[in-house]
Amino acid sequence: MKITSVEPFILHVPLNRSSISDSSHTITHWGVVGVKLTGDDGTQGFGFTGTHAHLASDRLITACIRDCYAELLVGEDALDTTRLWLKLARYPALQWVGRAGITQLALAAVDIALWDLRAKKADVPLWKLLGGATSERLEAYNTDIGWLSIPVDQLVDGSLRAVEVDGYRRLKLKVGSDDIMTDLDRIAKVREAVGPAVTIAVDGNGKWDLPTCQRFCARAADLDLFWFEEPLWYDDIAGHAALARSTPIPIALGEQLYSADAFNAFLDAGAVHYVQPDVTRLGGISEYITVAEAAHARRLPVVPHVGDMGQVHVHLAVWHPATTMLEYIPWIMDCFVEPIAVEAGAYLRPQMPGAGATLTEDAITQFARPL
Ligand SMILES: O=C(NO)[C@H](O)[C@H](O)[C@H](O)CO
Ligand SMILES: [Mg+2]
Repeated sequence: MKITSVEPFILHVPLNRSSISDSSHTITHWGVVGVKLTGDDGTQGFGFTGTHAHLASDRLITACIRDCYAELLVGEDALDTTRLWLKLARYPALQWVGRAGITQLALAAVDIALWDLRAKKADVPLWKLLGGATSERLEAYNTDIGWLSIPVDQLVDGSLRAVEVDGYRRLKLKVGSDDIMTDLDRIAKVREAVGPAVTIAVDGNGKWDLPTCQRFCARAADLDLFWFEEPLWYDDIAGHAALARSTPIPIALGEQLYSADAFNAFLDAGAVHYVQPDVTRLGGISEYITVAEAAHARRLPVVPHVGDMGQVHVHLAVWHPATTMLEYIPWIMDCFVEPIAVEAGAYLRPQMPGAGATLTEDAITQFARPL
């Protein structure tokens, strides 16, 4: 299937509430920034990365796709996903300015679109193309009840509703306040409400320093935290390794890492227990598979971050044997031809051919922003 056109897009999709905050930012929209590739048989492949819907930087991503990657793709066989990933990722002039950040986010969108074309051509969902489903039940854990911007009484009510009404058995709460006691109090109130059987993970989005994290972990000893996500600055390998040695609370990270090499450095240092690659960050599905296999070879669980809000990661999670759960954030699901679906706290397996990234015409019309 020859690629005949490369069409970047920017969508800014409003959240399901006025705004949300974690320790690093407050946002009102999620950016769906990507590309539609068309094959000479008319098949359309969609891929995208996730952003904070900042138009100027979104335009840097689409410019990289339009002005740098497009000419490397037109005329190529879309099914050659490995060769094309290397062609783009190792193109000397782009490798010179890339290997992280904008070039990787743009490459992620292209790679996902290529895999989308490949799965559509094979007329199967991506998880089937990769080798079939390895988990009977893919548990969802709910992040959307735990934002730092939610007042503690609503945090408790929302957590209880997620458990008692929606059937979630796993929650994730944001931490990273200026005073750790504020966060410990919020977690303790949720733990008191939901009881000991529901797992509670916490996510600091890289805000605190090592002594603060160590104090927090010591005081959280009786809260039974499932994992502590991004406790320290994203690139601080030694700090995460020191924290991992000083607390029994497992460390989770990966949503900010751009390459398999970056993951290997954390794996080699014993600085991570729950490995969280994100196809929208580390250059797409091709590099995600490399990271998932490296983690699995060390018998570490892989729990993808959802910069795609689960649309593509649900396929990878159903397929890969190291993954048994997946984050749930419902912000953009209604933009897709096959929205993610969660019932009684578990993801349903996608059935449509492709990688789950196909946008509806309505969503494009409603949310597209000028390039
Ligand atoms: O850290 C996260 N999940 O693990 C959340 O995805 C981020 O907080 C969101 O992207 C909001 O910017
Ligand atoms: Mg996170």
